[in-house]
Amino acid sequence: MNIGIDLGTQRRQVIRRVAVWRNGHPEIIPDEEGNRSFASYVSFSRDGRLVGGRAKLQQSVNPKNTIFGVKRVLGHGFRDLEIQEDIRKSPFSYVDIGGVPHIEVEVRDRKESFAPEEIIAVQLSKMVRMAEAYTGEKVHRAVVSIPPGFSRIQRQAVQDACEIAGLEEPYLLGETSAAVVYYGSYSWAGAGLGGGGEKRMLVIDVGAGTTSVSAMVTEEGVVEVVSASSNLRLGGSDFDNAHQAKARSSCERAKVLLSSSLKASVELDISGDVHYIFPISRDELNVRCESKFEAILDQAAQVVSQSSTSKSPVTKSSIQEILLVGGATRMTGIVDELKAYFSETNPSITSVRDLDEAVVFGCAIQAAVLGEGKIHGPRDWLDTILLLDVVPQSLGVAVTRGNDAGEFKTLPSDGGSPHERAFSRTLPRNSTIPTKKTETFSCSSIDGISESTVSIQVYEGESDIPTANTFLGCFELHGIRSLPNSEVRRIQVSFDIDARGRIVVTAEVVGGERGQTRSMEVRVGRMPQYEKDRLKNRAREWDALDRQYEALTQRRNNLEEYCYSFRDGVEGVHEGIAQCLQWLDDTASRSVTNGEYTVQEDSLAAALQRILPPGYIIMRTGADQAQES
Ligand SMILES: Nc1ncnc2c1ncn2[C@@H]1O[C@H](COP(=O)(O)OP(=O)(O)OP(=O)(O)O)[C@@H](O)[C@H]1O
Repeated sequence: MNIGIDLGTQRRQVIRRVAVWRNGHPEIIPDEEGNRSFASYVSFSRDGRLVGGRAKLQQSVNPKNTIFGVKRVLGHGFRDLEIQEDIRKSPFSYVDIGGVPHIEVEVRDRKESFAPEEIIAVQLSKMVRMAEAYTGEKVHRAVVSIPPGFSRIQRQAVQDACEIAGLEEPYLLGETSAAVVYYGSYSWAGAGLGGGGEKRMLVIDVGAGTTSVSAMVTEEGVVEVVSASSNLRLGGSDFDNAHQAKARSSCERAKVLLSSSLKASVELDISGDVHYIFPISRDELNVRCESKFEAILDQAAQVVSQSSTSKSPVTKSSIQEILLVGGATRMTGIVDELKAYFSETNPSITSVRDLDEAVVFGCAIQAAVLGEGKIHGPRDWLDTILLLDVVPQSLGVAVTRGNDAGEFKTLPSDGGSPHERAFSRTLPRNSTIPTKKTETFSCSSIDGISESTVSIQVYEGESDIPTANTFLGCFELHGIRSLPNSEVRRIQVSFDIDARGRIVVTAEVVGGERGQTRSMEVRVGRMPQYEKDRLKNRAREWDALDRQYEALTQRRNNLEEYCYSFRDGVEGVHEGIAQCLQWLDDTASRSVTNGEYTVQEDSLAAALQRILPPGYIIMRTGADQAQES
């Protein structure tokens, strides 16, 4: 079975969703409490680890060891400016291990550090377990959503996290593409995606912490992303902040209410005694959030302008439809701003069905398309979907600044100063993949020398200065001989990217002899295999501990619930119940074994038996759920 996973956002509201294609439609897989999404929290304590909603409940009592929001630092270096604020404000500690931010927590009375990929892997494994428990089938593969503007390193980090979680060959799908797949599944079913002819669309996804915009062309089942960008620092929670920083959850409630009514109030509880209520209207909220709405429009305008270099540009006037995705697009102010901005051409503005779940549904559909085994339900129209993605950031090589040989830029020799280098974009951002692009360079450093070496230094990014971009790898071509008559040697460099985003860079001496071609697969940011294997083993050990710890926690919760239900409902049982509740209180901050729970349950049962009428069944609170550690 293949599943779809929405990794959700990076802020406090962080949620994950998982879905599967069953009986002809995508279906959400609920967590053990029946919730359709779960908090992406992982909490460590002296006894073990909790994941999801139960972990989030630990945050107020165990903030230093309760982790959330790591997707934000995924693929970043410890010193990257973008994540400094996240590191500084985080209630748990980040440490620098080999230049990569790791999370440090206290587990079983000692400090342990975890790579961000490992924390994401914990959540992925939980989703796999949920899916397997729900369907009774084994999960083979997952389609995982990512912001479409994720860089190569960030994509690789998600891929590594999947591998640590035991998910081989994950398929990463842009959130906006996933939403369009879901949109197509009900709006064009039968006729295939874009059955009504070619359509130019803008897809705007405003989630809790990320805003992604993609310009797309769809036709006959083909969904072609023309250009895309993601802002990982703009989303629904910024509207809550713009409105009032101190009462974020109350502000969020008021914001949600104002999407359907004109007035609401924000409640602020200062100290328990001092309680303020601020009335707020929809218009006021929209005014406070105006700069954020403008930022969304700017991002949309940028995506449209970047599409001009594509084969099928999506211009402002050619957009026929704007598809809204993500919970925060329910804010009426966003729609009003879009209507005003596009007033000349008036494209239709549609909200995708199931705004919050459209992305995971799209992933589940794509997972079914990729599935080769048993597919539940009809899939004729599924087979027509073809997704064409783009290169998220420009790819190219370093060249020697101011040393162009005629029409060609010059590749650097192995020596020379990096300051003299410029960045040559062979594959500009938003080139459709799969693709292969070749550029020819000169190699003038061989002048006067019989043999020379050139260095192919591969970068990703938008700066003209190579070192301001991300270094993806480097290789050399040796033994390049000079030609007679001082003719300049030429070297062709090709970038070959397959549909999954795998990049192979090849350099070849034009007319050169054997051995004068070399290739390199870009493996930037990829964790070394030995490290992945180590983390996979550690994940397996933790999985076993998690189950044990979850079962013990469940046993404590059941016992507590049982005591309260009796205390509130039956006369005369106070003593036994009070004794048990006292024991739960006394043991709250220490490890308790299954044996101790059994002793406690037995003494509670004995106490109740003395009071309750004969035949009254004393419930056990889950003794068989936990295995003795
Ligand atoms: N009726 C509503 N009006 C305004 N905002 C809403 C409404 N309902 C939900 N939201 C906001 O939508 C956001 C959550 O949206 P969604 O579930 O799409 O995000 P996500 O997928 O977790 O995040 P991201 O896409 O950033 O990864 C929250 O900020 C929430 O407050």
